Amino acid sequence: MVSVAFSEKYFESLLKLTPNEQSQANKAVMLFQQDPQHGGLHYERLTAFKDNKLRSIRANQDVRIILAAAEKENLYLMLYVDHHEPAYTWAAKRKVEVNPNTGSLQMFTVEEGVLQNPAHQPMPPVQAGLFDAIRDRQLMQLGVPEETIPLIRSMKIEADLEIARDNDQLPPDAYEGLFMLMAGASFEEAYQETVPTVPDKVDIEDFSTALARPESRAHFAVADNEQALQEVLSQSLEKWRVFLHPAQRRLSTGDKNGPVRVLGGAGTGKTVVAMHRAKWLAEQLAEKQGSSEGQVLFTTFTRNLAADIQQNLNKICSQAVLKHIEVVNLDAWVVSFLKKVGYDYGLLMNAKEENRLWNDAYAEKPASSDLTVAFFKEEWARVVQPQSVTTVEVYKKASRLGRGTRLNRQQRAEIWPVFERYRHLLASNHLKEADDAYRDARKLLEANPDLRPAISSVIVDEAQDMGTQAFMLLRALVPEGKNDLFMVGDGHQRIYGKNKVVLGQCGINIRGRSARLKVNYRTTDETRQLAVSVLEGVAVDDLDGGEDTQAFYHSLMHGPAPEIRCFDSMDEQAEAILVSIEDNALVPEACCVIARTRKEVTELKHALESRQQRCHLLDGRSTRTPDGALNLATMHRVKGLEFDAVFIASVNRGLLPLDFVVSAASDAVTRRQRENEERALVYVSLTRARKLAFVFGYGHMSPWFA
Ligand SMILES: Nc1ncnc2c1ncn2[C@@H]1O[C@H](COP(=O)(O)OP(=O)(O)OP(=O)(O)O)[C@@H](O)[C@H]1O
Repeated sequence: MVSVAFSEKYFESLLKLTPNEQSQANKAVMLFQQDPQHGGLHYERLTAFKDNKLRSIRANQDVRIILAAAEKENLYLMLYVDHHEPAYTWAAKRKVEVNPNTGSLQMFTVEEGVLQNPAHQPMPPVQAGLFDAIRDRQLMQLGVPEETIPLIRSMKIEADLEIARDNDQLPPDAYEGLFMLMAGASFEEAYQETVPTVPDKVDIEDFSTALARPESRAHFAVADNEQALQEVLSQSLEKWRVFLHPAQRRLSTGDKNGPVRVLGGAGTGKTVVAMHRAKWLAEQLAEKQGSSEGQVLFTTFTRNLAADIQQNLNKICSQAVLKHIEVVNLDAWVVSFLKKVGYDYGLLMNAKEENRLWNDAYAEKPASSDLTVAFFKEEWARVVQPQSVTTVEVYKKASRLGRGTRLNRQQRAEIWPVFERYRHLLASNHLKEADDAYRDARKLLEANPDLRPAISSVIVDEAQDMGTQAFMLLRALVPEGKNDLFMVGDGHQRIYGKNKVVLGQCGINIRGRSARLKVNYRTTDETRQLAVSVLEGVAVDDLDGGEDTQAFYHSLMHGPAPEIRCFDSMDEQAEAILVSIEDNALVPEACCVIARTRKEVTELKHALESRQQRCHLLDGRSTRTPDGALNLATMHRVKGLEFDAVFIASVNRGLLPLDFVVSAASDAVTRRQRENEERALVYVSLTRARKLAFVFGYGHMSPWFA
């Protein structure tokens, strides 16, 4: 019996084989683990190749598995599988080594000479090298293998670095440091970010130790016993389940000494980290069978997302571990908690009902004031609710920082009855705003510690859309200390601006425990760049009163630039959507047509259905899209989702930004915030695309895409 690990490449190559060949390869690996010397496997040393550790075994007459042997350790790394010829061609120039500087396990190709790179052929010979300012020793500290230094020195333009990565001429962990340098980071920044922990002494013969490092685990999966092997081979090989980025792995495992905040642009795997964190925490609880330490509460913003997360957790956790995780959207949790303790009211979720109550309360406004209903709604959401203001005396002293209209104490006293009336109307209708419900629940918990549910850790996804009261409740739910709170979010995706939060003001201290993910695993770099450009110049917060940045945020995949087109009519737009689906051989159920308003979505649906295209409206009830149906949704609905292709449709002047929302703002500051939210909606929508994005409008295009 030997230990076996798999490279990410192995799975990629396995998936290219026929199902029958895949099953033969799996059988060969299982047999190999039991008995490497089994005659049927033809275990063979590959001589005259770059790496003398390489071996091959047979999956069938023609299919060969290439592996690297660390025989002293009884450890074998499955690297690649293919038909005989291509398998050996692949293996000829590969090396698998423990990097002497970083201690990580690296696989790369060694080419004679420098880049075979067409990208910089036309460049003048005198052009400076991309990394001239960095010494060889520093390059090696970043994990660049010594043999690849000449290649690095031959790089002149950005594309050279990407080509080297795509040709496997650079190990991925070394690429990351080089990418940061190229994008303007200092050596120290790149080093700290990509090589955060270096072992004191690296033993380049010790593959097992190297394999345990997070950098190695990003590209190698270990299966050191038969059960683990069966699990790895039986999985449907979704990479996020196994190959975590080193930053993702560091965040998701190990004890944390207090609240952790993880930021990251769209698609950087924040939800994946949150799920793996939940799994790790629940595993610790499962190990302490019978302990009364409680559950992991995984909260997110909407019911749909909670359902998605539950499904994905089912894929990575055993039943015993799942028992320790409760996934729920916070609104549902709070309503059920309050019901249990005898409170009986619903949450105010309906915008029409909300407007009706506000119009009624507005009658209390003094005749002398010309403040609009919109002003009162904003004041309520940004001042009254976040600061839990319930009396006129407190309101007179409340901080109104960031509000565009000045109000002295007397004016505040004069308008206070509007808020009082609104609160009264809520109560007499047996309704609460979510913030009120969160506050009630928190106060109950603070006054009656016995009511505290047995929760040992809280995980928060989409944290940017949770407000102050939500975080204060979460703080009250779980005792301060080890592994208490783990929050992932992205201020760039805040589409409910009233919920902006400063964690420190909610009693959540994240100092020294925050991280930022930078690799977008979902979207092509072309789509990502367009999405980011829509937010250019918009200051984005880091959920704790500071500013966030998208520096070094990048995608590893490339594709065509998003197609931006303006049509004469809605009909032409609908036709173009269907033509694009056909021309790009897209599957309708893996695509989504996204528009700013429900009205536009409805019209698009009619236009598409009148062309015999079946449609599926994403409306918050989590149902599977029927085969052949095309998804349709508003921009707010697609948060957290992803599709092969997205059609951002009806990107018309007046609809983006949505005129009536922006112009209803009562002052310039609010107007700017609203416009930023409109931009965030476009950012969210574009970054749902895995492969292709289309930006379509009709009549006059939005000024952002004109
Ligand atoms: N380590 C990984 N390896 C491969 N794929 C990954 C990895 N991490 C995440 N992904 C994939 O990237 C995509 C985005 O991941 P995820 O939804 O967790 O990102 P996110 O940061 O929460 O996104 P958003 O904020 O845009 O909703 C998913 O398809 C996920 O499976």
